[in-house]
Amino acid sequence: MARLPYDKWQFISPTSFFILYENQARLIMKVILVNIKELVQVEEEARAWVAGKEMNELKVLHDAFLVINDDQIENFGLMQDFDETAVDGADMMMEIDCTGKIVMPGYCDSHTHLVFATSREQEFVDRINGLSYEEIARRGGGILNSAKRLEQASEDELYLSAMARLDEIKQLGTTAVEIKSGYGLSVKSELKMLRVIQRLKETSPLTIKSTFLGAHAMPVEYKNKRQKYIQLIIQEMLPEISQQGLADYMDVFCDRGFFSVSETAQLLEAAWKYDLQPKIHANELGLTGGVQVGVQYQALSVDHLEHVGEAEIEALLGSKTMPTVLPGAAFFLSLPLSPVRKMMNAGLPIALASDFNPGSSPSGNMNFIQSLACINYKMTPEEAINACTLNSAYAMGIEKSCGSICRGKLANLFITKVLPGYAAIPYFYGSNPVETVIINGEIY
Ligand SMILES: N=CN[C@@H](CCC(=O)O)C(=O)O
Ligand SMILES: [Zn+2]
Repeated sequence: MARLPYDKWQFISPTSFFILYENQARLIMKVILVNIKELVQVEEEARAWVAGKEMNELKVLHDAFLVINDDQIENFGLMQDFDETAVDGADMMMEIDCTGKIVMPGYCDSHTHLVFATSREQEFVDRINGLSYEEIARRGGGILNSAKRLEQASEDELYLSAMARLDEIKQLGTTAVEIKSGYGLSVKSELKMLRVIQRLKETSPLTIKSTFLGAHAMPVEYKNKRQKYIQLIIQEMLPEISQQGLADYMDVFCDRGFFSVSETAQLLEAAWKYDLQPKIHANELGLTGGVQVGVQYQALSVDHLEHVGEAEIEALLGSKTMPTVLPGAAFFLSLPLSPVRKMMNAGLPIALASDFNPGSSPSGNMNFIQSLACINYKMTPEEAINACTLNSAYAMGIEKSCGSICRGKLANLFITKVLPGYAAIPYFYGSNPVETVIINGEIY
């Protein structure tokens, strides 16, 4: 980290620092990134999302600078226009030379289940030996297996293992993440999971949103009394969660073998009474009506979408619901690929997320998600980046503060290693292009 060539440092004595501190004045510290090879996903005006053909457009500045003031992006531009006015008003500053490197907004991973007790590699082996994901679930494995293990884990254990996962995804460029409950499936364990997410929110630098997913699977003891479990969610879980302010959103796994459309409608109706907007799992296993019920209940996003036909596209057009595709789950479970090109050609936006969870996508690596998007779904790097930044920020309700390089947004971004260009991020699949991560203006 070199100092700028001109001297703007202001040295103050401990006494004056104390007086400043007493007067609640704050020293202004600016971080300046210079000689950026490509500054990617630049916006002059913040947009909510990009859709259709616009998904293939990405604003990139070549040979650029970026100024961070406290926790926000204050300014950016071309190096040829960089002068002392860029750091006006700074008491202290730090310069980072980004020669040959790319700067991107941090990934917003809008769909994860990253609080879990243990991995499930035995099911991975079972699938290699011929069992399907649905068959494993019917035999009491899958989500119910995770629920059994989570019940036995302490809150501290869950917190520490989830924090380690957050650290891992931070190093891979993710600066915002949505985390779901749903491995509790009882009042006690769902609350335990949500408290863990709350603690992660309070202690992790990442921007975190929390989603209540009590309707993730039907617990065995309710198999023949489904309404009893649904009423447990509506009458006991939701009021408690709302009273303790433990969730931002409500999710339901609306799919074949899990929750029906009418059960989903019943649950989403109840969620809105507590001001919890839906973000739901839909159409992973079939054309089940999940997309339509999600749109009907103004879901912020409908996620998975391996099965999408004309009726689903029609329902999404004109809605404010973000279609979110989870390439990691389709890869790991060998599911049909979501028809993303068809959806974009129809004018829809697409968001991408990792679905980090122990059963269907045991990775939170958004760089790899970009590779899968490009290789399997034939998305261009521009489309994949829009889907993992701006559109996924919308899918977790943080598009006003995250998801792009825009003045006034949070300084949540990453600097890559030396790379030929941003298309090299999905190209070098499996490797980590990230060198430095900046979250809320703090350098990691
Ligand atoms: N599909 C539903 N839920 C998760 C899987 C959870 C699990 O298998 O543990 C998903 O999004 O893929
Ligand atoms: Zn999921």
